[in-house]
Amino acid sequence: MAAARGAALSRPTILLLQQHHRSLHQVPAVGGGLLRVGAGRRRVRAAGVRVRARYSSSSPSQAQPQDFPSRLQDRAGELPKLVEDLLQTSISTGPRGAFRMAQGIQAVLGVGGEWLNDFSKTANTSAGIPAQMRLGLLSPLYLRRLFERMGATYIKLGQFIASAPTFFPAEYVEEFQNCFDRAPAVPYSEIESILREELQRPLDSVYEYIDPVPIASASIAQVHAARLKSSQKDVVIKVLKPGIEDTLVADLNFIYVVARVLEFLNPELERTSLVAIIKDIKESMLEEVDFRKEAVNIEAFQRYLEAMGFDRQAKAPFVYQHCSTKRVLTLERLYGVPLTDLDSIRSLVPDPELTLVTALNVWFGSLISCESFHADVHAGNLWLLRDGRVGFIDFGIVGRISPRTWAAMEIFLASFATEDYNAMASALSEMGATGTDIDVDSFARDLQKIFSSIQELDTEIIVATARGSDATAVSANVVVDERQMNALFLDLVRVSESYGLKFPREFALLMKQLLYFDRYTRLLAPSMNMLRDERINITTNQQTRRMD
Ligand SMILES: Nc1ncnc2c1ncn2[C@@H]1O[C@H](COP(=O)(O)OP(=O)(O)OP(=O)(O)O)[C@@H](O)[C@H]1O
Repeated sequence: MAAARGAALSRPTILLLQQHHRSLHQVPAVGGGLLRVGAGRRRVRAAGVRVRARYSSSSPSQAQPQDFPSRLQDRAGELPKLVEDLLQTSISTGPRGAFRMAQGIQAVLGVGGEWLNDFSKTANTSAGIPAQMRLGLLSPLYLRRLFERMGATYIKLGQFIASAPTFFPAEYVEEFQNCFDRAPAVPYSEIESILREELQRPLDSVYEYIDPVPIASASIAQVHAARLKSSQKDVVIKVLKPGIEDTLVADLNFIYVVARVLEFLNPELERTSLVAIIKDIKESMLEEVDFRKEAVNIEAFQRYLEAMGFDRQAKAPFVYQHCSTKRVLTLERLYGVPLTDLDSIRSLVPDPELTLVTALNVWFGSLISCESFHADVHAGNLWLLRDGRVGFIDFGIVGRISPRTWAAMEIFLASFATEDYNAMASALSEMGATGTDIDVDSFARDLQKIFSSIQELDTEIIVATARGSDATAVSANVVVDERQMNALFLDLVRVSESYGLKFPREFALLMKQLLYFDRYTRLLAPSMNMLRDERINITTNQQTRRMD
């Protein structure tokens, strides 16, 4: 749960987002410097090119100035549709809407109080009001706090913002990294009631025992260790936290209504596709609270492992369907260590490098030969198992890759492998669909800077935090990992954006996984070049083996 669940954005949204980014207006360079990004309108400076991005798809000459009442009059015909839409939404929200509204008001008052307090402390100082407070509750810090108080949906939205540097201003992306922190555990008594309700049987007829202390607790689900009664097999039970679906429905409907009204009042916003994007996020988040989807993803991956003969080298947990539902997922318990725990890995296998080669081959193979690929390969989700196999867990986020993106990725990987940054810059600009005249040399220099900073990443941090078998150490590792990855990715996006390049979202998702693998390579096989090593197969000749 700690990572972006926006992965399932549909093609229309990706297209809309791309379209919405196409409205970049380049202005002459005013020199290099740091990036500045503001909400709604971005101004980016980097190495000789300054780009202004406006969220508008029409050319300035097309816009006819109109006063507010006349604009509304023009849209009077759309009013019945808006009313109907809002009514339907409020019916589907039901009484939980009023309850959430009360909770929302409480949260706004709470964070508003914090802001006022901080404001009064700083207002009288000589330094004046810090920039991060000037937007009130819309400032990144207070908005993040508000999201946390509002609970699961907003924490998820926060995680989405934190993982989508292509769409949101950098200050928000950075602040919302905090949304990846662990959530408080739900008392076991509540988890037990959900299990009873879902399985419709006495729990002791299904499980020999369930450990009341959770292995992990995140914003949406909680995981408990257990043993099956019938087979005496060790399992883990992933349980959706209580009230999560209601909260999601009420919150997402609320966000939709606000967007719909805003769009009606301000037709300019229509061009930003706000409503379409929110609709899409809503659908993908609602999918996430259906564990049957995760079960489908796991089973697709298992079929892929078998079909490709990878099942002796890698595995995903078996799904126990007889005790799995929409809100409960009972999985075979895997025993292993995260791929970043070098000491433990050395004690399990003689050659950690081979483990990495396997993980890479299995994952690269799944990009083109499986229905979907695992799109959250952080260290907490990629293990070396006691039997020497590589274990993949948590299939809540998966991606699907189009042939077009794969073609682009191949060009990119080839230049990445040879560290030919000029070729990479040209390839990216060619596939970036910008058509603007960019300075390929300086773009190449910026790309080189980013990739050197990836190499300088301190892998010691990962080892230190991942050492130790307790869950806290592993979670700390996951958080550090996630933050660093997003920070790096943000850099890449910043440079690319400053040259007017836009990555398709699936490409961005792939890149992020590659950055994870790059870190694992530095740790487990420092002398290996993962894109050049002949043991690793990332070429298109696998495309013919696609199974779907
Ligand atoms: N099959 C399994 N065997 C052993 N442990 C598991 C298994 N599935 C999950 N876990 C444990 O539960 C934790 C949380 O599970 P999972 O990753 O599926 O949920 P999550 O809440 O999405 O976690 P995260 O956000 O850290 O990815 C894992 O990091 C792992 O420690």
